[in-house]
Amino acid sequence: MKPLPTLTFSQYLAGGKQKQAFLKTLRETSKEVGFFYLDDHGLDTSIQKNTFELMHSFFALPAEEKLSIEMKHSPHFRGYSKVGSELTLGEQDKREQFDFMREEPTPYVHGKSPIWLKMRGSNQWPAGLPRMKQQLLAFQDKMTELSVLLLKAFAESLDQNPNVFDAGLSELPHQHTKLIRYPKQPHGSNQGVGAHKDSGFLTLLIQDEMSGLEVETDEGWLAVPPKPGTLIVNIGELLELASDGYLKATVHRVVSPQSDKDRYSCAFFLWPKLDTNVPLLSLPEHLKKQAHGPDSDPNNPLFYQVGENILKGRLRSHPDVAELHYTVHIN
Ligand SMILES: O=C(O)CCC(=O)C(=O)O
Ligand SMILES: [Fe+2]
Repeated sequence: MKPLPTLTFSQYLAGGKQKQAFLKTLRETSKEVGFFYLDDHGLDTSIQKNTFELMHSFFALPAEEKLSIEMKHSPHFRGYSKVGSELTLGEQDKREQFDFMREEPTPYVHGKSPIWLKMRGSNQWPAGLPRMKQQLLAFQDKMTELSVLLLKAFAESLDQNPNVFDAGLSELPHQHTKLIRYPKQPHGSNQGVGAHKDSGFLTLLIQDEMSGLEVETDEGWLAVPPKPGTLIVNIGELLELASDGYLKATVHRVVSPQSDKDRYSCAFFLWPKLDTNVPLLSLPEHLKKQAHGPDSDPNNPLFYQVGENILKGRLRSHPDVAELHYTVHIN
């Protein structure tokens, strides 16, 4: 099987012929695989290194400290999830996680508020790592800047105005970052995270030196081994929806390390603002012919209203938060 392609982001920024070449490869890759390595992306190696150091310190905290900020305490779906608390395809994922999003004051929610408004609010931070809040929020903003630029490149690759997604992105797009540890499972279950698609616009992933990520292709599962200095970019369901299925949200999974080392990764998901709708791009005729409509799964209906769409996914992934803080069921 051919390995995932590597795209060089500085080509896009250089303009001219280099930019045109970048856009062509981006369009082809996104239609075929929906996943690629991104090189020369401008994200400082020191910021990546510091994030991973912090992640190691966080997961090494005593269990009771991590559990004191468990996600079930947060109506905003922020905080710590222990191994086994998340299910994919009805099976427990073997990973522990720390989720954070935009840090916001908790809005006043009343009977007439949209049901997704409760997702907004503050993060939970561990008392034992006081530097975590500032450092991770700065990191999240950097990931946001890069993914907003990338989204402009996606727009241009489809002959759209680069600002076509601005209504959902300018000022404060919805941000979501996950720090993840996959404990080694030399003899145990190997579902690090089960097969799934990401649900936002775009995902940027940084992985450490341990393999495990796999992408579904027509020829079977393709391993995506770490490639130093690169990020992995993949398309989420909302970008597939916006492009009427031209851009592809691809199924992927993580196989637990069957060795003597844990695997760490960090995923950043870019979403449009909660109070917006997913824009429907008007593709030029030559691209429209190849857009086959977004995948439709009766078990996972997609909504054009962004807040509803996000809430649907969060309620499913975190039934304990749903039970404790929400009375709605979106389906
Ligand atoms: O950890 C990884 O490599 C991928 C994680 C992932 O796919 C996800 O959290 O959506
Ligand atoms: Fe994913």
